[in-house]
Amino acid sequence: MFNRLCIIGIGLIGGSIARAARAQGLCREVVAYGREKNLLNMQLAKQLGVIDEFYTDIAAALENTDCVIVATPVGSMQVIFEQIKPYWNPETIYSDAGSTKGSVVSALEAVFGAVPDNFVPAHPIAGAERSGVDASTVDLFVNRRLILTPLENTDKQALAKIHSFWEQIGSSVSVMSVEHHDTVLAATSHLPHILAFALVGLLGRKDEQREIFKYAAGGFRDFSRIASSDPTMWQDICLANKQEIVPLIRQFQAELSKIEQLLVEDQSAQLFETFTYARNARQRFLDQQED
Ligand SMILES: NC(=O)c1ccc[n+]([C@@H]2O[C@H](COP(=O)([O-])OP(=O)(O)OC[C@H]3O[C@@H](n4cnc5c(N)ncnc54)[C@H](O)[C@@H]3O)[C@@H](O)[C@H]2O)c1
Ligand SMILES: O=C(O)C(=O)C[C@]1(C(=O)O)C=C[C@@H](O)C=C1
Repeated sequence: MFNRLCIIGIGLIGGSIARAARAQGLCREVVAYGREKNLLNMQLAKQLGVIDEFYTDIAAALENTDCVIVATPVGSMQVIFEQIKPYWNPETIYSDAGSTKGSVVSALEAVFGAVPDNFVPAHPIAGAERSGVDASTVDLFVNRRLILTPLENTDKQALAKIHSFWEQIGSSVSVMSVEHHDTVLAATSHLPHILAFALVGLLGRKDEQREIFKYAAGGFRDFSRIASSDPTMWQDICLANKQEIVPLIRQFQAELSKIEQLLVEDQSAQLFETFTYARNARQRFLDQQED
């Protein structure tokens, strides 16, 4: 499909894309671009056979590439687009893996004036709380969703090629607007991460005084897993999508206040109803996962 694929940011997601593209024979060569301070991670990527070569010079990395995928934290993308701009090739297909799409579109507009038609915004809805190329796997995206958010001017051939690339990797591809993507992901990904960080932060401070983690088990482990996620990545996501996240935090605060009131008033029937509704809603989610 591609001759030379360049991944900018060869971490968990970039590394998993590289591994999957190689395994499926979707490119002849995979190269990575990164900064000097990420040299060890890129050396490891080469040692592990995830990439053929890496560069700290953007011009060398982009030479002869027919596909470039940016897989760095969303807050770094504007700087990266600035770096790519002098070497922008109308024949090359560009895409990304960022968790927010409005911010990626705004970064492109800031650098290019308008989103170039050979850029296809993408987001794999699969990941982990771990970072770096050593956490990458060949099957991270298999049977997982991948969202494309093309714009009106997005080149149809570029879109079809990225669509097919992800399908061949094993993802189930959906297409939606940038706005819809950011609204939905704020609720199902961004808010849950904030809640996990907030709860673990609160309990961490208690633990320092009273060793409560010693007695925590499955429930806490399940709820808190995502609080192990990379703080830079999540700082960037939360700031990039705050207009969607802040109203949800307010709704969540109201939900907690309702439960607080039910407890204060010993409203056992309503408490049961509240928990039952949530339990059924989660079952709906699990059933959809199986479809
Ligand atoms: N982790 C997940 O669960 C997940 C899932 C879907 C999408 N994403 C998105 O994918 C992207 C990458 O996330 P990840 O989990 O692979 O992170 P990661 O930390 O594992 O990898 C990011 C890589 O980008 C490099 N990088 C950072 N800033 C850079 C810069 N200015 N120039 C060049 N390289 C730079 C880092 O050195 C690192 O190698 C993010 O945009 C994230 O929002 C993450
Ligand atoms: O499984 C995890 O650890 C994840 O956080 C993955 C997850 C998510 O929230 O579901 C995180 C960020 C992404 O942009 C997509 C997927």
